[in-house]
Amino acid sequence: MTGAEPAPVVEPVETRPEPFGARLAAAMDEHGPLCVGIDPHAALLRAWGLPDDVDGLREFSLRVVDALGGRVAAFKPQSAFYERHGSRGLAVLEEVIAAARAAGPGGGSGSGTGSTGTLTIVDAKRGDIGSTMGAYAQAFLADGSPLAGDALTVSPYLGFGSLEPAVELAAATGRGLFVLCLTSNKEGFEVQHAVQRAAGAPGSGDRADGGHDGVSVAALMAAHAAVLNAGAEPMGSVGLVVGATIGDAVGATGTDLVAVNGPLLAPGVGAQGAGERELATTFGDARRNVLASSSRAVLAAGPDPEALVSAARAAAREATQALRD
Ligand SMILES: O=c1ccn([C@@H]2O[C@H](COP(=O)(O)O)[C@@H](O)[C@H]2O)c(=O)[nH]1
Repeated sequence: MTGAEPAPVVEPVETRPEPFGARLAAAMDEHGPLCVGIDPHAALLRAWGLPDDVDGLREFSLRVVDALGGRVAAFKPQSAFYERHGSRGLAVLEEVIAAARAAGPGGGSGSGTGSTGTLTIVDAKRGDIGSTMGAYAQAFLADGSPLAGDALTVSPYLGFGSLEPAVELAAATGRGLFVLCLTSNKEGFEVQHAVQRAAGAPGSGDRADGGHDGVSVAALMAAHAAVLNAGAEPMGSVGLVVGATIGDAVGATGTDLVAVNGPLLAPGVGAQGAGERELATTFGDARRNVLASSSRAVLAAGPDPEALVSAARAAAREATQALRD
């Protein structure tokens, strides 16, 4: 016995990660409501003088992160363009996510939560039965997973409830989700505008949920997100994908975007034809929560880094005028 006082027991301080919704809101305030998509199309690689192989993919992607890291609210790497190059392509996606996390003033935390680098929304549109969805969640939303960015796009078309493992893990790790709601492609309406029939109604089938008679699929997806985001400030972390090209579909489907209280990722800006006017008119009173997304229209300005910065600045200015002024 030395007579020394026993060392005090230090209780671990639970550090809850700052939620994605709050981190995105701050990034949009700082840089403007623009997300730059990283979509290394074969044609873009060629236009940049790069080979359409893994080396070209890596060079292209890291040049975009180098030029625009710390200058835009978020990056949205499109997983398909990495998957197309097999396992080595996915390794490049991992590198891009890590580089974005470290980009910009202060660098990142390395955990993906509380990151001060540029946010990444991994556009992989995953969706499956709940038990498999759990594995996707581990891959794209777990701390320490190399494919985990700050948020993931997910497809609710196996039923919103099938997304539960992703919803839970995203909340636990301070990450976000963007649930497909009204997509920018013209074919989306046949699913998203479809109207639910109550159980027992003709054509409803035995397994229909009786509570949604007359509600469009898009409105129902938005209503589910609204429940998850209720009370969050400045906004929740379960966002929706609502294309900037959809015209009057928000009203036509009765989708309440204001009630969602979450970020609205709006692809379709630039190459798909939407611009300032569409951004200003499509989202109604929810427009302050819109993150406009543009890939090819910005990337086509490269490979000169200054030209990329100018193109991103111009797109961010337009998005700010349409959505914030
Ligand atoms: O409804 C949707 C959902 C996702 N996307 C994706 O966004 C980009 C758009 O690229 P652009 O070059 O700006 O057209 C691409 O990765 C899509 O898969 C979308 O367009 N619409």
